[in-house]
Amino acid sequence: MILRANGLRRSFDGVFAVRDVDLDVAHGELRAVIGPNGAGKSTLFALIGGQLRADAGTVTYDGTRIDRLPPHRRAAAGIAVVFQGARVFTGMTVLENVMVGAHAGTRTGFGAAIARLPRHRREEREIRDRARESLARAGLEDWADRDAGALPLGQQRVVQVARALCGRPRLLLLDEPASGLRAGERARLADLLGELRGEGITMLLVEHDVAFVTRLADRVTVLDLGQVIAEGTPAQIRADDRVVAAYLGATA
Ligand SMILES: Nc1ncnc2c1ncn2[C@@H]1O[C@H](COP(=O)(O)OP(=O)(O)OP(=O)(O)O)[C@@H](O)[C@H]1O
Repeated sequence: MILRANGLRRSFDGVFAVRDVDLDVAHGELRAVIGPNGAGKSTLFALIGGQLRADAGTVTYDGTRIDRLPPHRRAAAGIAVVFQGARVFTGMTVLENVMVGAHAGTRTGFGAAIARLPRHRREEREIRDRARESLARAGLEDWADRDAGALPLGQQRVVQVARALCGRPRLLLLDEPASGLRAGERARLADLLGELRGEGITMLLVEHDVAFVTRLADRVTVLDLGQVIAEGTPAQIRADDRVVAAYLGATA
């Protein structure tokens, strides 16, 4: 297992957002976490990425406890994050946006690199090469020198994925990457995530849209009211009465 969450708990103002959640993700797996609004998906995501601390429970990555580490240490260990609704930096090129992601894995901060201090020049060149490589993986190499803010939303989302890849992660966390995208953009994003899985990157995909994930995921974990109510293959999940009830209940 590359990722193990055990007994994770987090409450806000005495109300559980995540309650005794166990989650095991195997190397190379694309795992989806779904659930109705308020199920605790984003909270679980942040407990794994390190943006939130758990009240109880552990998170183990590649055999090492990481639940006490701040986000940048988790990033340096190989965990990259694409946040919900994250925006590109406007006024920067696509390439520069992607370069930001490489600094998770280097000693030099982004500020020093863009200031072009002499001793950082070599590192900056390496980062530029890595950024070009991850742009190519994401199919955006022709867009490298454009203003990122001028791209359509679907492409901006792909830029975020390329930025996350630039740190050469082994585990990629994505929080609702398809939200707000049009059908064609969703399909392209799904293709990209499928390709990354083919390259062996483990992914944890938090998503509200069941159709988007069932086409992509190896396994699906379903949260409702902070707890895991089902886990299995997409086909098993679609046929699970508790899952159907949770979603219908949320609509009612
Ligand atoms: N920072 C916070 N402060 C207070 N309550 C919070 C906070 N973050 C989450 N919650 C609460 O915890 C519960 C779970 O929220 P969370 O955002 O994790 O759910 P979600 O499944 O991601 O929902 P959505 O699909 O709407 O994004 C909700 O009841 C929410 O109101």
